[in-house]
Amino acid sequence: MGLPQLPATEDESSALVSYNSWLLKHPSALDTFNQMMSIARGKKIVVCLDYDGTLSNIVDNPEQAVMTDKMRMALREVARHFPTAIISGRGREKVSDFVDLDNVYYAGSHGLDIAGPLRSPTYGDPKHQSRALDRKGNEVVLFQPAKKYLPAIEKIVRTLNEKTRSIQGVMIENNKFCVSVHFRHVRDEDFCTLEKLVNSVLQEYEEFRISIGKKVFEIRPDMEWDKGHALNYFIDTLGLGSSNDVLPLYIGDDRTDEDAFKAIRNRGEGFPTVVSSSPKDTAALYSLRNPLEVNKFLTNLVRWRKNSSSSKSFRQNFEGKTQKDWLLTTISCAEQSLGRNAILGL
Ligand SMILES: O=P(O)(O)OC[C@H]1O[C@H](O[C@H]2O[C@H](CO)[C@@H](O)[C@H](O)[C@H]2O)[C@H](O)[C@@H](O)[C@@H]1O
Repeated sequence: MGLPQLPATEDESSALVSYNSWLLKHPSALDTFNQMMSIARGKKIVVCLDYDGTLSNIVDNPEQAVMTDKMRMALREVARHFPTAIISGRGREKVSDFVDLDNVYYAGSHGLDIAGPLRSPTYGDPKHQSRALDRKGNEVVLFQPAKKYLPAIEKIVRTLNEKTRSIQGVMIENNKFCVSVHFRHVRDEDFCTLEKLVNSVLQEYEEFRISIGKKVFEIRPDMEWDKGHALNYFIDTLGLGSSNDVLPLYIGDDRTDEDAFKAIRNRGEGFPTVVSSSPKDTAALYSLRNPLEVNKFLTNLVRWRKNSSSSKSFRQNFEGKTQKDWLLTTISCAEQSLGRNAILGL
């Protein structure tokens, strides 16, 4: 391992000092992994993840925010061991195309479009629920509490497209139950014009709200349903709504993810984890710097689960056995955690 890089300039060194003091309040989930897992023993971890900036890097073109194969492999493994959902601001189908895994659940439009487990929820109004097939033909239960806003959203998209045509670099993304107005490529001098324009269009739609994310205006129905509600809904439809040993893990990087962090804090237990490489106001308790660290964390989580279940089966199996039994048990536990070929040296 090389020596840590020293800050080159005074600015860099003061940024490092403020980041390190922020880390005291929001410790790295990699550095505190063992402490986190010491409270997870015997509990049910439920994994919820944001997409952009968490599973994929923030890139210039939203259409190209693909996930690496390494992340996909880590995520597939996580979902084999824990119930896992992606809760994104994107349209649900778009995010499911990007992630492209069958063993995770998907929620799009900041939680306003959930394809969840086949169980009746006791959380959220059942009138928003319907059975459907996803694009791969799997039966899912949809929860779509903002359906009545669809005609207005279509109109907003049309109007914004027309009115922003003259501003170079604007990109409008229709995320089905919400709309993103990207300004990453808008010139600084045009930003105020765009902001005024978006506000003026939205003045005619009082039942919508605007928030700002990463170089994007997020427009969505002003209703009491956000990523935090989606997390609670997911836990509920897994049949864990009244269980008091659930530990939700939520990892996210942006403003709307704060709702999920708060929801976990309101529940009283869990791992709200923000992705950020600079200090920021957050309700999260833990932090990771970037998607690379998210990948490491998810890999550690799977390793921890495999080790803890093999040591559990070892403890359960060992009591009262002969030396030969002991050896066979040891091999079988090692097989479970490493895979048979690794034991045979293949
Ligand atoms: O909830 P998320 O999954 O984090 O989605 C939030 C928004 O993410 C996307 O925009 C952001 O990522 C883009 C790709 O890296 C980047 O170009 C853009 O500037 C970011 O704002 C997505 O395009 C939006 O629709 C989501 O609402």
